[in-house]
Amino acid sequence: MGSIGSSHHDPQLAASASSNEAADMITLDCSKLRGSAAERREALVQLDHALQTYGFIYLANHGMPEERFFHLDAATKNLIPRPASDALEDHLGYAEYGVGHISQLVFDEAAVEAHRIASPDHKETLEVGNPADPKNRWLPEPLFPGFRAFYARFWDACNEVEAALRRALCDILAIETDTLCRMQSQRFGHISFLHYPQMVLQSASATATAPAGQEARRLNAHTDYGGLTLVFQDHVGGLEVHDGAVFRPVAPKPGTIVVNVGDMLERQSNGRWKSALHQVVGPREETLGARSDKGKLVFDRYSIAYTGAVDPEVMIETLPGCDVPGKWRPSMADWDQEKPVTSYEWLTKRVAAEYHQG
Ligand SMILES: O=C(O)CCC(=O)C(=O)O
Ligand SMILES: [Fe+2]
Repeated sequence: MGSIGSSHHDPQLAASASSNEAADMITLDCSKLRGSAAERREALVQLDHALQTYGFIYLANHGMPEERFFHLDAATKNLIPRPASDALEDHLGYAEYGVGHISQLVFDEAAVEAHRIASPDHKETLEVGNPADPKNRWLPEPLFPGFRAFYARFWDACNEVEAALRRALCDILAIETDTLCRMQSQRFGHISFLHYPQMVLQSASATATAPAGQEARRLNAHTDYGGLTLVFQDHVGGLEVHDGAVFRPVAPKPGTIVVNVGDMLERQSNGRWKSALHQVVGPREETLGARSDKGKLVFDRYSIAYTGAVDPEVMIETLPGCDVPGKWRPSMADWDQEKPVTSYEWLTKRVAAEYHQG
């Protein structure tokens, strides 16, 4: 099991090379969280261990329905225009290919722009928030029948899974079970529907000759901004987690959800749970085996990422039970221990870098 260490937020690591050997991530059987006291205890130990090491875990038997694949379509373009803005309030809606660019803790405008030019993301995204939020830019119902109803169900189901995990985290810390749920009472998170368009299959030799970190990425290396993220990926693969030295595939596992820790939870847990660097790369010949179709344009990839966020006005501070001096250390270079930020301030800072207009 990888242990990503205390300096995992060094922005230099975002340019690390990839290994073809999958990350040895734990799969948590969620039914154990609902099982006997002994089963729940065992599940809590697994969850704690996974989040302390990779900051990533697979969830099985999570109870979510399978009906979740909504495919973004080129037709979505221009149907729900969003302003060219880097304000947090404006990021809901459809971001076409080329709009929005992920980088890791790069906030200087010129540096963000240089990174965007050198290493663009290859994706289009639809972001939808709490279904009750009037700022959502909905797809036109006649063209995407059933989407809003599907979304409301899916949102609730994601919230339920995440709330069960938040309660489990509080039990691990031996603090009041609802502590983390109370901080997310406004359900301020969002869901991204991601489409990574077709791209040329990369071979080992092409990857080997590219300088470290320069292989084509669908989504650049980043940590997530919020609490917990739930990722639903299709069968194509390409998601990778950093293990402290290299990026390793988080291979698709049918029926599971990938869960990872974001910045706010790392900060709240005082570095106990890791907000791990991750990225999405194109399909590789070596990892595709028989499905390999070298040299051709292959494989769109679709994924959905739900991210829970702490209520906007809540300060992101160390939780009770995590203040053991010297035991863990949040390594986020940009957290200022003297001046804690609110959830809103942190999200604003990272979203502004993501939607910076060059
Ligand atoms: O597409 C994926 O598998 C991951 C997406 C992701 O990391 C994100 O949206 O933050
Ligand atoms: Fe992410």
